[in-house]
Amino acid sequence: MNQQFEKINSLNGEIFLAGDKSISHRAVMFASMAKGESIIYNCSESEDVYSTIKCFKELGCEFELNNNTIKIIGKGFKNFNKPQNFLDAGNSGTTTRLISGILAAQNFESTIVGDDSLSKRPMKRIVEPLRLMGANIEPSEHGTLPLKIFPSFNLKPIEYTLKVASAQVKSALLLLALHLEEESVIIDPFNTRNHTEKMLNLKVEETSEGNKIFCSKKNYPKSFEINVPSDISSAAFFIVAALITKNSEILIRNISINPTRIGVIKILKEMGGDIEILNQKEECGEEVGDILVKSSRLKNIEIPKEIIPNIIDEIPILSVAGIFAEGDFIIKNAEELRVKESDRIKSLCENFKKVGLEVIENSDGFILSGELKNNYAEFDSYGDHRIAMTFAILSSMLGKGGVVNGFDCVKISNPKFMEQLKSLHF
Ligand SMILES: O=C(O)C1=C[C@@H](OP(=O)(O)O)[C@@H](O)[C@H](O)C1
Ligand SMILES: C=C(OP(=O)(O)O)C(=O)O
Repeated sequence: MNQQFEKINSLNGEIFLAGDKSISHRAVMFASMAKGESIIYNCSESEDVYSTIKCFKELGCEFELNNNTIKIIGKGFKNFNKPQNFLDAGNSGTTTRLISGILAAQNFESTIVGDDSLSKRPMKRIVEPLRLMGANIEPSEHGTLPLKIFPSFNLKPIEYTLKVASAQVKSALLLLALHLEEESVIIDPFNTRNHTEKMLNLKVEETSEGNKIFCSKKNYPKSFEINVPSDISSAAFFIVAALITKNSEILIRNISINPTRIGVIKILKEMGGDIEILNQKEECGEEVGDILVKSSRLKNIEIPKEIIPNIIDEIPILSVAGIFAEGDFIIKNAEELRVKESDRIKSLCENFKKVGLEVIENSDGFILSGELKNNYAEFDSYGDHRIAMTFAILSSMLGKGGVVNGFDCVKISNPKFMEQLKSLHF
């Protein structure tokens, strides 16, 4: 579907977004692993989280969905049903990598498949360390899906330092560690998102090598109720849109402001963004707050290497803030962007060329300079939800608007994006 956007002059009002996708994936997984009934309030409405739900249905868990409230009857320790079909993770890297750690501990064989995009994404990053724990796991000859997982009779704990800045790899290892009596220690030198650790109440020590995370069977989840805070990664599109349009003021309610996720706010504030976090509180172990954003004059800053894992999903929309800011927008040390739902460095560079910007593409990032020369453009989503929403916002800033081809992929993280955007301008 090709979506047309008209110029937006300003954004005003209040929005409430659905639950954070990363937290929702984990809530569905932990509720499915726990024995008995759990309830998730304000669950993400994303297609990705539905992929996780579909996998756990296939493993015998029961789900009752009522708007964004989900009641789950989980199966308990190593009690999943042997799947009768392939487990289809759809477009979701998080589903694939996290569920692999759980499946590696089961007494049955399973196969994970996914769509064309997911089938190209690298899986050796989980296969290699899971094998060090004794997992019997086989990717395709290209190190991708399908991923076949067989029972293993010699699983063992691990002490392992992450090689890739990936919360998905960290979580895959922790989820397998939950099935072992002896403690595993995973060291994360990159400070990647810590939802798995927080939600499972794992012991974490900050050391000079990184965060040392301890995990064993004693941390296996018990049934729970959780109110998922709203998604900061979805909020980022509206935050940037309000900053770069004149006379704008928006309030986004009850957003997750977990420190491992709010790098985007930190950077936008350093760029001169008028952003305030109000009503800060803790809910279900996660920090939440309302985000108030007003139009601002922005200037580009140097984006430090250490913050890249924290802003990895927000770099596409941050780059739109960057082209409306004084100076060049420069991203480095972000090669991970090449292995997301699309090669996000290439998708961004190709689309930015369409508005006449000067674009330098590097292996680990890109540089944007010059002026917006065109007042209308037709962009491509590359089947990637974050690229689609990024160029929806840029289209809305062009004098004559723009088009985003293949826009329906926004449902992967936020199916209500269009109505939320419309509700903020009239
Ligand atoms: O653990 C998670 O929920 C996620 C981790 C990140 O991926 P990586 O672990 O590949 O960096 C992020 O890009 C993804 O959207 C969600
Ligand atoms: C990279 C993303 O998700 P995943 O890795 O779960 O597909 C994302 O949502 O931007």
